Amino acid sequence: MNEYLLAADNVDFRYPGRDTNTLHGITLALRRGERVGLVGESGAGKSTILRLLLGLDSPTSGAVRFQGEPLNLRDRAGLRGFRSAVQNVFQDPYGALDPRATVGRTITEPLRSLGIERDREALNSRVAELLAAVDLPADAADRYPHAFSGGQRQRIAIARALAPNPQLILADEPVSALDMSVRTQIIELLRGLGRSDAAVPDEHQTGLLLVSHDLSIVAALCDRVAVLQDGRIVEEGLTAEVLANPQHPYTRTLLAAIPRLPRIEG
Ligand SMILES: Nc1ncnc2c1ncn2[C@@H]1O[C@H](COP(=O)(O)OP(=O)(O)OP(=O)(O)O)[C@@H](O)[C@H]1O
Repeated sequence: MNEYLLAADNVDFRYPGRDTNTLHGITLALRRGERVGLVGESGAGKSTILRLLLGLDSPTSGAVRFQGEPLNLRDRAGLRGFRSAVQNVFQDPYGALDPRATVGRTITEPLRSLGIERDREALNSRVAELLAAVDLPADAADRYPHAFSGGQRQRIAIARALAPNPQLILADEPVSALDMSVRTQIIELLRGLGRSDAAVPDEHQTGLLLVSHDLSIVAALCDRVAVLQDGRIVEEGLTAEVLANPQHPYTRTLLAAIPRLPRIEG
């Protein structure tokens, strides 16, 4: 088994029509079950890295590897395996859900589109499990997204991401569109994901790549952090160590932007 589930290997990336690269020599590897934060200011290139890791764009040079093999978007069977192993949650819980689909249908979309499950009863029972996992009532299944608040919609998006039992969730600023009080609840939910059974070895837990401009959220959720400045990773390490002893001036600037350091729990 390969040690790394998903990795960017010396990736450069240039958007078509731009005369400079947006990403420079990005190397970022995620082990199974690991929780990694990617922090940096607006425009640093965080979302671009996520797009490459999701296979939505291809590196200009370097490679993105899934289970050690370069991600090949033309290999349909391989892509299906990738899509069920790596799911994503976006920033905007309003735009991310189809207003015409019930919550039940929304949550089961990955199972149906990936051909994992088609049986109606099995889908219904999976919906019930997933709603319970994200603390939503069972009767949410038959309602439509407009009936839910921003925080509840983000729970629905998380339930959908969890549906195929992914090994990794890529989350792009998953709480920044939410009210402060709701943010804490969603952070707690993300913190608990796949971590209910302490007897399970780490590598069987759901990993997380969390993109945020806010180091305090990364501190609350991630084992490791990579700091991105102008398309380059300038510092990387265990979150607790980076926070306690930042080496790069840019990391210190980001740290200074946090009014009060949150408590770091193991
Ligand atoms: N489709 C695109 N075409 C051209 N340039 C783009 C495109 N998308 C992003 N960029 C540019 O790439 C750079 C990095 O953008 P990116 O969205 O990855 O940053 P980010 O760190 O995620 O920022 P934010 O926190 O604001 O989302 C920016 O200069 C941006 O203008």
